[in-house]
Amino acid sequence: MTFKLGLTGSIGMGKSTTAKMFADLGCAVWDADAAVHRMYSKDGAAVAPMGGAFPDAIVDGEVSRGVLKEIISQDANALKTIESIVHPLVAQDRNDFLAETKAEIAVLDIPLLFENGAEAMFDAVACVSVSPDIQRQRVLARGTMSEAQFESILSKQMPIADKIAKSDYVIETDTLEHAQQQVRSVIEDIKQGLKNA
Ligand SMILES: CC(C)(COP(=O)(O)OP(=O)(O)OC[C@H]1O[C@@H](n2cnc3c(N)ncnc32)[C@H](O)[C@@H]1O)[C@@H](O)C(=O)NCCC(=O)NCCS
Ligand SMILES: Nc1ncnc2c1ncn2[C@@H]1O[C@H](COP(=O)(O)OP(=O)(O)OP(=O)(O)O)[C@@H](O)[C@H]1O
Repeated sequence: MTFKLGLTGSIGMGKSTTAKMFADLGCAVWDADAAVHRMYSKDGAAVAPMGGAFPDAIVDGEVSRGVLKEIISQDANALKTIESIVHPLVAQDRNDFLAETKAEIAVLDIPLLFENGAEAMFDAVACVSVSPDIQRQRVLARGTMSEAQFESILSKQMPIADKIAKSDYVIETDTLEHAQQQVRSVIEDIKQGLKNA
C-alpha cells in the first residue's frame, strides 16, 4: 500500500521546491499545477473545452496563461468557470497517477487541497509555510503576476493559518536547508508509522 501525503500551502510558499525535496529522497511526486500545464499545452485535454468557454484564450493551439490572467482580472466569474473545466480533468490525472504508482510514499502537491475539501483522501497532509512578506517578495520576484493578480489569487485561497491548523505536518520554507531537514523528518515519521502499523 502506498502512503498518500498531500502537500499544500498558499501561493508561492514553496510547494514545488519542497515536492522536489521529497522526490530527491525517493518519494513519487504528482503536481497539480504541472498537470494543468500539460492540459493547457498543445493537444492537452483542457484546450478544446477552454476554447469553448474562452475563445480568445487559445493562442497557437495552447491555452495562454497571460490571456487567462487578463480575463480573470476583468470578469469576476471567470475563475469559477475555468475551475469547473480544469478540476475534473486534474482529478482524473491524479487518480491515474495513484492507480499506477508503486512507491512506498506518494506526495501530491495540490494548492487547493483544503479549498476543495480533498483532505479525506490522504493519509496525512503537510503544509508549507513562510511569512506573508517573504511570500509576496518571492511571488513578485518571479515576474509572472502583477501585485493585483497576486492579491486576487491570494483572496481566493484559505488563510494559511487555517491550512496549518488542518495539517498533520508544517514545513517552514524560510531556507532550503531548514526545509530539507523537515522533509527528512516527515519521511522518517511516516516510515516509523508504517513500520508500527
Ligand atoms: C490563474 C492561472 C492562469 C495563473 O497561471 P500562472 O502560470 O501565473 O500560475 P500557476 O498556474 O503556476 O499558479 C500559481 C499558483 O496560483 C494559485 N492558484 C492557481 N489557480 C488557482 C485557483 N483557481 N484558486 C486559487 N489559487 C489558485 C496556486 O497557489 C498556484 O500554485 C492558472 O493558475 C490557472 O489557470 N488556474 C486555474 C486552474 C486551477 O485551479 N489550478 C490550481 C491547481 S488545480
Ligand atoms: N525552503 C526555501 N528556502 C528558500 N527559498 C525557497 C524555499 N522554498 C521555495 N523557495 C523559493 O520561493 C519561490 C516559490 O517557490 P515554489 O515555486 O516552490 O512555490 P509554490 O508554492 O510551488 O508556488 P505556486 O503556488 O506559485 O505554484 C521560488 O523562488 C523558490 O526558489
